[in-house]
Amino acid sequence: MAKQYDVLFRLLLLGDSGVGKTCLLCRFTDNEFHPSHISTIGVDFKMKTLDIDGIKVRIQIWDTAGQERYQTITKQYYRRAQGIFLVYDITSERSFQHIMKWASDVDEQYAPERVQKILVGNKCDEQQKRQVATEQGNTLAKAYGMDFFETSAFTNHNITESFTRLAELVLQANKKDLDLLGGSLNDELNLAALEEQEGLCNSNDDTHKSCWC
Ligand SMILES: Nc1nc2c(ncn2[C@@H]2O[C@H](COP(=O)(O)OP(=O)(O)OP(=O)(O)O)[C@@H](O)[C@H]2O)c(=O)[nH]1
Repeated sequence: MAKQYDVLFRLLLLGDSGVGKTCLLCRFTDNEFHPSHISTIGVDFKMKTLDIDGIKVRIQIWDTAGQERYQTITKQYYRRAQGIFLVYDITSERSFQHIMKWASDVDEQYAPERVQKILVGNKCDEQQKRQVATEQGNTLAKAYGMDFFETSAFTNHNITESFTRLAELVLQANKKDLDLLGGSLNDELNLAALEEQEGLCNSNDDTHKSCWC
């Protein structure tokens, strides 16, 4: 049977509770928007395959709980990610200030040196409630050397763009290894595949796998 993807890697969504991490993921994978806030418990993930420059990139996207009480669980996932979204809500100054905490948590957890990060200011459809100027987001992203996107899971603004950009960055960062192996998977990029095969996260649904490993 033809291989359904060339590389597989893991991205992680981090940020305060309520910034819209689950909604970003649901919009990207299923083109759905849920108006209610049902807090994620622990961690959850969904899969999607992208075509980047002719390479079939299968991404496993981990949605973490923003609530403090799940931090011990969610921190265990930081190290296994090749790409991280740091998400705040443009209508919440507090969630923006907390980005520094999320970023330093990632560094403390020894995320791989090659981990790629991008900054996302979500809910940009809510202009009348805006508390964080676009310029503030830009400045912070620059200070951290990250790309920056303002998104709306509600209107579908910049969703594909931000997910694709992070996938591209991860791909670029691992390109040398991929070239060396003639396009086959290296250990790090193959990690998620192994876990799937081993049934660490059980589900029959291809796009949505709920998991508390
Ligand atoms: N207007 C608007 N509302 C949004 C957007 N994204 C999410 N929301 C709303 O914000 C609330 C929280 O969204 P969630 O995706 O559940 O937030 P979360 O970051 O996953 O929260 P935790 O699981 O608790 O960490 C929900 O009521 C969503 O409908 C957006 O782009 N625009």
